[in-house]
Amino acid sequence: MAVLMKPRFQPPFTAKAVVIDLDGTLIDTAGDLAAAANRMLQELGRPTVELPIIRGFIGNGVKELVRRTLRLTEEPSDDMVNEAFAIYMAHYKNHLHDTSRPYPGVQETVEALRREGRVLGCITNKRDELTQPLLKALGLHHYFQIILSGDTLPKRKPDPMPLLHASHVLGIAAEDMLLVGDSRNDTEAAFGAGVPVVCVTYGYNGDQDVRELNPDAVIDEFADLSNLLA
Ligand SMILES: O=C(O)COP(=O)(O)O
Ligand SMILES: [Mg+2]
Repeated sequence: MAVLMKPRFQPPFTAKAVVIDLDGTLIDTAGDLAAAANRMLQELGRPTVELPIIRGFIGNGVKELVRRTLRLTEEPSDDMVNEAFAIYMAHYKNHLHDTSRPYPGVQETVEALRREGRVLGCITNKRDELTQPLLKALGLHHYFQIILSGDTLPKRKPDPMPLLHASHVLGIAAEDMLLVGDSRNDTEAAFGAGVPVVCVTYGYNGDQDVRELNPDAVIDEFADLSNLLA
């Protein structure tokens, strides 16, 4: 039986545009996301949880993180999720960067990519009202020519729509782009859009080793990206 294989890409990548995931790839946000989750649980009179548990809930936006956190106690109704989400957001919006910081090497590397004339984008499932102030506060915002959040377009990762939209807006073919991410949402989006994808090993992909996602390359540190580019 013929097996359909996705077209494979290999380093060095052309990477005229480098589009980068936010949570778990650019910025280590787990501490602030977990603090807001615990604040919400306290207000709801529920037991708090350890950071590694919340880490495993990151990647599909804050609302899904809230739903997954509530499920630790019981399957929540939509009304319950909405109520908890409001509590979560009231806290998280004001504590976006208490402890969240860019991962080591991020600042230097994005600067170098810009100097090389590459176009940079940020594609995240985070809501735009969170993405924009967080990137600004940590001094990363101005590096990106395009920023697509989880609620910018009708569909988000793992759908290929944000990548295809970026390709269209930037006028750069999918195969000349590169996505850098930390999770299955990123690899699936890249496969669907025909964009080469590199995974970082330090991010949020639950207990799963990112190598099992079959990315085109894997890096242990963000700065290692430079070695993979043409
Ligand atoms: O879960 C989120 O809020 C977003 O996650 P992402 O930046 O890794 O897409
Ligand atoms: Mg991520």
